[in-house]
Amino acid sequence: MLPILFHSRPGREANPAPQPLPLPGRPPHPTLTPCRASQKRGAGSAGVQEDGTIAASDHTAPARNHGTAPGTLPVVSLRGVTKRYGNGTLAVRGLDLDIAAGGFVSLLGPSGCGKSTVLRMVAGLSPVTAGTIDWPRATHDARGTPRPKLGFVFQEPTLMPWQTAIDNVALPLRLEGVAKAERHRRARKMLALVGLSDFAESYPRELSGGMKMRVSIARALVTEPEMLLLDEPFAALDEITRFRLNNDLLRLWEARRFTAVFVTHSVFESVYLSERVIVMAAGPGRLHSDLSIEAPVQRDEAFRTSPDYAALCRTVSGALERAMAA
Ligand SMILES: Nc1ncnc2c1ncn2[C@@H]1O[C@H](COP(=O)(O)OP(=O)(O)OP(=O)(O)O)[C@@H](O)[C@H]1O
Repeated sequence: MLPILFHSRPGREANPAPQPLPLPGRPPHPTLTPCRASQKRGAGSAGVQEDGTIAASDHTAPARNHGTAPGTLPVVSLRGVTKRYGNGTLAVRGLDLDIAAGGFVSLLGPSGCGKSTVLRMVAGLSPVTAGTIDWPRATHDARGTPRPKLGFVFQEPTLMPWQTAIDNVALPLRLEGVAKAERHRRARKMLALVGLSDFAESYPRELSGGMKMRVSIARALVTEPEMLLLDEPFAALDEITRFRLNNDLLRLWEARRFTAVFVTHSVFESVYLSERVIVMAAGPGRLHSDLSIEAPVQRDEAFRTSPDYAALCRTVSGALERAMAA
């Protein structure tokens, strides 16, 4: 799938905001602090501890799920978003969510809770049944319609088998009418960023699963989108490749500072990657809890094996368990 330019699709009515369940008790570690998704990793960032470690924030209190610092506009704002499919399935009900610019947010939840549906609605690939999705910071076209620039990465790499890696990456630029020399220059740069400089002329059949996913990510980023939406992109990969790609994705995010919205089933992956984890409950899909993951700047193998990481995973896992019982 290609990076996409689209219009948000306002729905017809607004639903009341969900009331996330309070989490009982306070885990011994990490500490709980108010969540702001706009908090950035790094020394001196709001909410990050002086020692550079964690302060996991569980803001399950009503109306704390907007995730933006006061006075700053979210990149996207969902209000009362509801989705009922044509067959009658109520996939998502009354979702209120703000996502801050430049953040890394994961949507976590049990199978069928509507994670992909939310992502597809945000991408404009699936219309909302009710509620609104607004883009307060987006540039507008001549008709006044917001035109956020998005990239979408699916679980499957969906590459054109008859095209080389560089041509696959350059395809969105071709569709935008960018001249060949320029699109190849930009595609080559993206391939270098995902570590595939030596495979520019390879065909998808000549690449491993992880390499194909790298090409897919490079293709989604080649138009320099403001937001990258990723729907379980690493689910089909082995653990070692998945860990590598987690790191690659983080390095790309740090370098380019797009807003990342990442759908996953994995508590471990969500904690490793994110600044904020949105836990959804099913039947119908709704926001259950909204957790801030504050951790050191460097998410690496040392972090992955640290007690802080384990503590954060326990906190998020507890929230997920409660969401599944809700
Ligand atoms: N095109 C569709 N038509 C009808 N129902 C659908 C469609 N797509 C999804 N659903 C239903 O909507 C609900 C949410 O599905 P969705 O794929 O968004 O969940 P999910 O949390 O992403 O699941 P998973 O983690 O298993 O991918 C499910 O009950 C699913 O069966």
